[in-house]
Amino acid sequence: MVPDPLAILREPLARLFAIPRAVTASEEVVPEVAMGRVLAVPLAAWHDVPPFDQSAMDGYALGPAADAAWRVTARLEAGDAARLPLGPGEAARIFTGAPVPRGTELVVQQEKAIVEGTEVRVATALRPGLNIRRRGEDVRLGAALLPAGQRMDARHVALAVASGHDAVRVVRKLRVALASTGSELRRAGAGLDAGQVHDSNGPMLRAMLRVPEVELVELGILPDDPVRLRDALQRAAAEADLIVTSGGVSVGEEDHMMGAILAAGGTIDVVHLPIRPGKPVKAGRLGAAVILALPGNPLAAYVNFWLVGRRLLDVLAGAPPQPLRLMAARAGFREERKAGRVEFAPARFTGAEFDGVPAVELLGRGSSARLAPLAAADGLCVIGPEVTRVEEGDALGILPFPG
Ligand SMILES: Nc1nc2c(c(=O)[nH]1)N[C@H]1C(S)=C(S)[C@@H](COP(=O)(O)OP(=O)(O)OC[C@H]3O[C@@H](n4cnc5c(N)ncnc54)[C@H](O)[C@@H]3O)O[C@H]1N2
Ligand code: MOO
Repeated sequence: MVPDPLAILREPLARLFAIPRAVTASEEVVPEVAMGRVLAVPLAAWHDVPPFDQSAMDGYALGPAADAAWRVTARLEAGDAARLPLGPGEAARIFTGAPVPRGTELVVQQEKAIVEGTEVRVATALRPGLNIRRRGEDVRLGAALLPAGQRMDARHVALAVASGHDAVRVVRKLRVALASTGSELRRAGAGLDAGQVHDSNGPMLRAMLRVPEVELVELGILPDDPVRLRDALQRAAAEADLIVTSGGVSVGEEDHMMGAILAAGGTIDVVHLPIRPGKPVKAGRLGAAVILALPGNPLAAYVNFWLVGRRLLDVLAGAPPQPLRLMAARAGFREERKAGRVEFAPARFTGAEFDGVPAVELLGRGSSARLAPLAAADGLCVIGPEVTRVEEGDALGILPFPG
C-alpha cells in the first residue's frame, strides 16, 4: 500500500478552508439556471414521480382475467388520460408512459402478446403488476431529494423539475476580484518592450473562474507598488467575497503582496503550503473578504488555483470542498528527487501499462515558469513528500484534467 501523497496537505488545507465564512444570501432561479450553483436550502419533492401509475412498455394493459383471452376496448398513448377502468376480460392497447387504467393487473409487452383482431392472449402466466411503473416509485411527495450545499448538475436539474419545481433557491453568486500584479506585465496582445511579458495568469484565472457561481470583479494589472496594491486590495475587499491575485508573494524586496495585505488591515493565516510548485501561496482575510495570493510563476498559479482556489469557491458557497480524486498510474520514468513537499507535475499518459495500470511520464521537469508542458499534459502527477527515488513501474497518482 502506497502512502497517500496528499496526506501532508490535510491539516494546512483544513486550516485554509476554515478561513471563509460561507455566503448565506440566496436567490431563486429556474432549475436549469441553477446548473453549477449551490442549493441554499434542501430540496424536497413537490409531487410524486411518476405522478400516476404508468406503463413501462408498449403492449397491452390487461384487466382481471375472465377466460383465456382479453378483448381490446381502449387505446392509450402517453399523454392520454385513462378515463374508463378495465373490467374482467378487458384490455387496452397501451404505449410506454401512458397511464394504466384502473383495474389493470399487468401490462404485457407487445412482443409477448398473441393478438388476433381485437383479442389478446398470453402464452404463459404473468406476474401481477408486471411492467407497471407505480405512482411515486421513483420519488415520493415530500421526500428529501437534495441537501443544502449540493452543487447542482444536470442530474439534479432534472430531478428538481420532474418533482414539480419551477424554481430552486441557490446561494447568490460569489463575487471574485481578480488582479495580476507585476510591473513587467502587459495585457494580451500588447507590444512588449524590453523586460516585459504578457499577463497570462490573468486570462488563465479568468478562464478558470468562468463558472456559473462566480461574478468577476476585474482589478486588471497592478504594478509592484505597495501603496497602489494596498489601495486596490482595500477597494476590492469592500465588494468581493474572494480576492485572487497572482505575483509578488516571494521574498524579494519587490514582492509586496504580504505587506500590502497587512497594510490594508488584513491577516495572513496560511503563509505557505508544502507543495511544489506553488509553495509561497498566501491565504488570509481582508475585511469580509478572503484573499488568496498566488505565486506569479504560471504553473504555480495554475496548480494553486486548481488545488486551493477552486475549493475555496466551494466552501464560500457552503458546499463541501470537492475531493481530489487520484487516479492510479505507474511511473513510466525513473528519477531521483528532493523529498519534503508534494509535487504536482504536468504528466502525460505514455500509452504503456503496468499490470493494466496506465504509465505516465513527466513533462517539463521542474520549471514552474513553463506553460507549454502544462498545456501538453493529461493531468497533474502527484508525488508524495517522502519519495526520494521513483523507479519505472512505481505506483503513482494522477489528477486528470477535466475533459
Ligand atoms: N530568493 C527567492 N526567490 C524566489 C523564491 C524563493 O523562495 N526565494 N521562490 C521562487 C518561487 S518558487 C516562485 S513561485 C516565485 C514566486 O514569485 P512571486 O509570486 O513573487 O512572483 P513574481 O516574482 O511576481 O513572478 C514570478 C515570475 O512569474 C512571472 N509572472 C508573474 N505574474 C505573471 C502573470 N500575471 N502572467 C505571466 N507571468 C507572470 C513573472 O514575470 C516572473 O517571471 O518566486 C521565485 N523566486
Ligand atoms: O511556487 Mo514556485 O513555482 O514553488 O516553484
